[in-house]
Amino acid sequence: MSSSPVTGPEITVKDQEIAVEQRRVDEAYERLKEMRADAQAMIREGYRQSLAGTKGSLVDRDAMVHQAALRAQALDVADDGLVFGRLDLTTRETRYIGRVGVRTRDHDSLVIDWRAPAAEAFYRATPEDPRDVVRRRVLHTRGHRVVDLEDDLLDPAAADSLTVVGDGAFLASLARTREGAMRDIVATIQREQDEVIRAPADGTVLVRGAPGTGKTAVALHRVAYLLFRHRQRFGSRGVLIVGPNRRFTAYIDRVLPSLGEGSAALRSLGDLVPGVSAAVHDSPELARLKGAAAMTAVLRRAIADHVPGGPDELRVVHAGVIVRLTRPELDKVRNQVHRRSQGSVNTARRRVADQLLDTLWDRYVDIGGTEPEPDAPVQGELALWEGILAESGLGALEGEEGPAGPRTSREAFLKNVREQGAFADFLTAWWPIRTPLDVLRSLGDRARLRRAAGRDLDRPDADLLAAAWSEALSGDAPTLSYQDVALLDEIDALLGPPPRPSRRARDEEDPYVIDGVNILTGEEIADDWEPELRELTTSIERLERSRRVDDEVTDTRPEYAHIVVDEAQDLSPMQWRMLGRRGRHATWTVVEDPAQSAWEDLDEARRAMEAALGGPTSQRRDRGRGRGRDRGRDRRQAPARARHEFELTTNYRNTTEIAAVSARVLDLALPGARPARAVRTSGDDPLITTVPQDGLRTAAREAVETLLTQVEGTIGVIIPLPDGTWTRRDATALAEGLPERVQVLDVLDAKGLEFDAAVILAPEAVAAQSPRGLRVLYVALSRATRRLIVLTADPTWQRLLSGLG
Ligand SMILES: Nc1ncnc2c1ncn2[C@@H]1O[C@H](COP(=O)(O)OP(=O)(O)OP(=O)(O)O)[C@@H](O)[C@H]1O
Repeated sequence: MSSSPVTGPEITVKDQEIAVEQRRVDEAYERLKEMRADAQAMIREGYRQSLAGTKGSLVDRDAMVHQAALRAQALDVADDGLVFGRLDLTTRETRYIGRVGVRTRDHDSLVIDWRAPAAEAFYRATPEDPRDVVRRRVLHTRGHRVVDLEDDLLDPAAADSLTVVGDGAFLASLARTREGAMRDIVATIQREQDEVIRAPADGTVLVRGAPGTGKTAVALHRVAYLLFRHRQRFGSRGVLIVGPNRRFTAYIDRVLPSLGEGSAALRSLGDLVPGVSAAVHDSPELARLKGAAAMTAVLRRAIADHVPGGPDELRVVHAGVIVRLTRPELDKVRNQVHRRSQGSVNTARRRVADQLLDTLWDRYVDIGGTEPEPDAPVQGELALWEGILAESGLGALEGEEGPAGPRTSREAFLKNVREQGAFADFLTAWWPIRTPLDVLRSLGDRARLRRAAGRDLDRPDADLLAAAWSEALSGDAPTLSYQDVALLDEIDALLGPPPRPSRRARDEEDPYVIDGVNILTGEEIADDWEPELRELTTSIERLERSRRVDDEVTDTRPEYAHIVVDEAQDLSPMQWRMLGRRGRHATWTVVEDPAQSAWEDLDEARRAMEAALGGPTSQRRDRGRGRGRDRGRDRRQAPARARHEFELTTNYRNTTEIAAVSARVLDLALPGARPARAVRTSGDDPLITTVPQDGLRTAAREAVETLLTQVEGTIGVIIPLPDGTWTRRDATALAEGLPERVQVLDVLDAKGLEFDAAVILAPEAVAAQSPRGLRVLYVALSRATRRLIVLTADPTWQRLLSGLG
């Protein structure tokens, strides 16, 4: 597209500058069009060749199509705001910065990719450290048209004839309306943020910052940077981004594609385990219990307990002798196997069978079932059995070697017992293939949970948990909480991978295969097992996968090359362990604000984080309660890595007026903590009103009506967590009939989100709901970009939030 030249007597210097930039932008778009056409042609060529090709060349074609598709995708995305910056250097060189690199057919640079080293000065240059930059210019475009410019003169002495225009467009960009989904900030990344984004790829990056300092934005831009600079290492699903809840991941999932990066996996803490999905928060009390590291030991014991509904007795017959193992003997066998199974309970069946057979044999010998002397009389318990059998009409005892009684070898005994249906039935019922959910569900039984609790849980705590699981997990549609998901993953790790199919078993008619599982070896025998097919993924599949930020369905727990954790201050120890299992060889970017933490024992969570990250202190410090016995994990602990720590200090979200209100709560929650510096003053003071308790809901509706006329973008109504006074129905009732841009959500769901305007209901209730209630309130008060209304039933809170109390 080309623009018409700006003419007429009212032309300003800025108009002229815009016209100059427009010509360059037009040139870049022309070339982008050609590049997109080239990428499409390459995809078509790849498909054509793969249709005609041999198997060997198929793989190459496949890779070619995949690469071309990624390229086409990035070029498509770059169409919106292709060029956004220009640098004029002391060398008189001019560089244009944009979303992707654009070169002429002769390989001259038209636009430099924002992630390339040559673009770094665009974000880092300051008047104190100009890095050879004389003028930095930000181009604001709408579609393909340049509509505004913003200049920074960094080296006035070298400016010569350079024109400088601008009117604070950066601050204007901060004040823009929020449309519901987060946007990228490539054009306005600030220096302290750029240092995080471009931090070395080899270590762990830990970023701290108050609400609105751009932690999430920076983490996502870092992913785009890593994928651009190290695609080999981090590409093809090597990056995992974890956010607190689904609402949050939906909110950020537009940013990566807008950066041209669609190949990272974006998951909430409720969606990390394949096949399960959680969307409810536990009460603070339950979250504390479920999230504690001590749960590892509890779950280990739960798995070692006898299975619910399993048989209490094993009976086999050999040579006419009934051999019986009762509960105490069976418990002993089970404990032995668990002690040796080292976290792969589901694959231990072979060992279980052997152990049972050994014990049966010992029992058989004990009861006199075998004697070295051929003529020795049958005695003791054996005689008793003979009597019982005779009474039951089962006839006299007759061994394989004749009527003289059991004179049989151990091998014959084992062979005979193995082949008995009763033994196989027992094995499948007594040591079934267990699923994480069925183990967790079993803990809804109070007695069972008390047994598993050991000294890691008090009795009232164990009973509270059992009641919660009994209610949430019984029935066909269990309701899982975010913390439950981490427990399921822990159990999954303890149970070990499901038995694997074996080629041998597939090819043979095996009498020990019951319901697709060889009950002796524990191997799963899948009817349709075809390895050749499994190893092939087509280019179309991979292309499809790369198009979406997150749609992978996998059967196994994937490991990633890089993991980004947002809102890390809220992760429980068990959640850190869940992430640690996905990143044993990963590098990490962790962003957090400890002041926003809803987690009570931050130290314990810190230790779990260090263990996951392989921090310098993890080996020494990770010895908390319930951890000493966690041998399996310690062996696999991540190696120590270089650590780069950063702090972000500017609040880009809130107006100074709104920031002042949240700062008052921060001062209560963490006296002395320093809030981030807000940079935008709007003149709109927050409205903080006292309303009678029973009028809060009506007042909230009225507040929303008012805000709908004041702001064009999103409005968040943030209510306390469900408890006796507040219920999920309140949220539904409040939202009824309101337009889509109004969202009603509880304080925990509001984490990480932002709205043009926010209504905070009952701050006094939020503050009182848990020991960390003040921090939760601090988070809620820092969500709005322009307008804030707080409705309280407590006049003390009205004064306090207004700065009068
Ligand atoms: N350099 C920047 N230029 C323009 N906007 C920015 C910049 N940095 C951050 N922002 C904007 O500021 C807002 C807050 O950013 P973000 O949500 O990443 O902050 P955060 O630190 O993660 O906040 P919280 O702790 O509350 O989750 C977003 O709208 C983001 O786009």
